[in-house]
Amino acid sequence: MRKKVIAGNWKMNLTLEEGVSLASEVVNMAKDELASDVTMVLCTPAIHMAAVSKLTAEVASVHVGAQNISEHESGAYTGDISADMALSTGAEFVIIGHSERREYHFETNAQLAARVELALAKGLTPLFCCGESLETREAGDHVSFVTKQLEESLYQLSAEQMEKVVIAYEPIWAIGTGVTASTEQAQEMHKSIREALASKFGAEVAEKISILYGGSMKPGNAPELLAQPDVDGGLIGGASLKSRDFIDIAKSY
Ligand SMILES: O=C(CO)COP(=O)(O)O
Repeated sequence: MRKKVIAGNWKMNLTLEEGVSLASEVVNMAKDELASDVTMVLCTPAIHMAAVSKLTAEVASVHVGAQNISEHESGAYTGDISADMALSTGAEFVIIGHSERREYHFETNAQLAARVELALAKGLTPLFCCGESLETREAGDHVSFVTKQLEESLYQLSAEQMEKVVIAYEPIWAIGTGVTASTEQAQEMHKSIREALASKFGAEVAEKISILYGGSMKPGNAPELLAQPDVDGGLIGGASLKSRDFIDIAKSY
């Protein structure tokens, strides 16, 4: 049985006070309403992680994640945060390779490969993001594009390491646009990702890996997306900033 993961990416939103207030609402609702087999992750801004971790410690199903880490262990990298720093706040997950970071910070697949390895070595679970632009999809190259992202950032891992990675497929054209991938588009890509992982790491490993969908997921469209055989959860931006919507998505399994 694959882990069901509903992760919220708060991006660069909310002051510390607002973040703590949202996290405490999510924790209280999760305690009352959430099935124990759903893993929720709050990927907060770095400065919120310690305070939010104190709240999530109250409930086994809610965890904290970072939105990025450096591929360096420590040193003169102004503005970056290390895996050890993230861990020291109580974070257990880390988003790696979000399309916004690839675009605005020019992160490369090779750099992301190093981050995934470091995260695993330190005991953080990577939420590895992949996904194509509208142009790539319209050219019909979406599957080969995403497969290349996986090849260049994950194929150096051992099967044992790979089993610990969570993948998030986020088509760039669906992020923050209100346009969601259709259930067929999502399932097609998730199945292709699983097949690629099976041919590299073996079917048994691929079957264990949770592949999340991200891109305008909301309570209204979550049930049909999450019902797809290869969609094992969601990475949610806008709707994760509203406790009711975020919990309702997690409840729609
Ligand atoms: O980028 C996303 C999550 O990482 C998705 O954002 P939206 O849910 O706002 O489209």
